[in-house]
Amino acid sequence: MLASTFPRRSTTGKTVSKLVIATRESRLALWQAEHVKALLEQRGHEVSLLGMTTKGDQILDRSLSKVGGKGLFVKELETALEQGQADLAVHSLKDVPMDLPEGFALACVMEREDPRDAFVSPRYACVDDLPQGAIVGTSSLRRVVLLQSLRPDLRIEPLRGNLDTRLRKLDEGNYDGIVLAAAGLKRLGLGPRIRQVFEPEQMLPAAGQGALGIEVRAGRQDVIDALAPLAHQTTWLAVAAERAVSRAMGGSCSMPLAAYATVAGEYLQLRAAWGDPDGKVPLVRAQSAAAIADLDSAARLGTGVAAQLRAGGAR
Ligand SMILES: NCc1[nH]cc(CCC(=O)O)c1CC(=O)O
Repeated sequence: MLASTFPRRSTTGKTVSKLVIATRESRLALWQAEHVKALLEQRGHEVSLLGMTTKGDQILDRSLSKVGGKGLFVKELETALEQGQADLAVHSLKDVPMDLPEGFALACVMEREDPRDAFVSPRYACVDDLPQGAIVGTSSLRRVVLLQSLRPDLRIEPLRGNLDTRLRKLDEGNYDGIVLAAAGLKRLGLGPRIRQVFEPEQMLPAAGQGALGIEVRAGRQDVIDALAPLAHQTTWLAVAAERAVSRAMGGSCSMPLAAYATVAGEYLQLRAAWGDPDGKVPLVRAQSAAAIADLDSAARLGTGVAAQLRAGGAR
């Protein structure tokens, strides 16, 4: 398939184009790609999807942190962009590495869904109701260390796979409860399965959680222009601060790191936490705020908070 974008003038005088979205084929990835497709179509673009399977989708038995991390979900999509089979790739921003490979750019960050984590259980209404030593499923090191600080008695067991797989493993009786991103559940209409959403004070979200990012080949100004109306500036500022914490900490998903920013009035407030997977160092927390200026100042806020985490003992 040849690349797709030959901008032309629509009757309204706006440039419209044919755009191909590269997407993973999990139900959540397809929902997200369809969501972007619908928004672009509303603006007069002609949009189709190119579904692909990534390495990350094929590895279900091991923790991702052990097999190579976030890049596993984006590499094949980037190859499609590089070879001109697709013009844009829609990602859960949480899964996008801090530094994109040479030649690629984050063209757009969209409005955030619920950024919080959610507790799902057939029997228990919340984590506090779990009996001593109950089994909770998650493979996220961040969720492991934050759960341990809430409830040191819990037995935390690995849980991998896409959302449907994880819920199935819960329903098969392997766990007393599991922790997932609220955003994914809500997008797939699975919100009713949520028993408890954790407030950020209890379980601080991961950098970028709940936000969608759109990746393009650097220099594809036509595509970047088409995506500009989909951007959400306050979300973009918040995730720039969060991702700067991860970057400064050398972040990958093998790091038990949380970073969450909110916009309050004219200020960007950023909180972060780092936990020791071996349980030897107590949880380290840091926070800071700055007047909202631009993406660079948001990133500086993140770098400062990362320095605080390290000063507090985070590695
Ligand atoms: N790491 C997998 C992943 N990537 C994005 C989401 C959920 C939605 C989001 O954060 O946008 C999930 C599932 C989860 O963490 O439970």
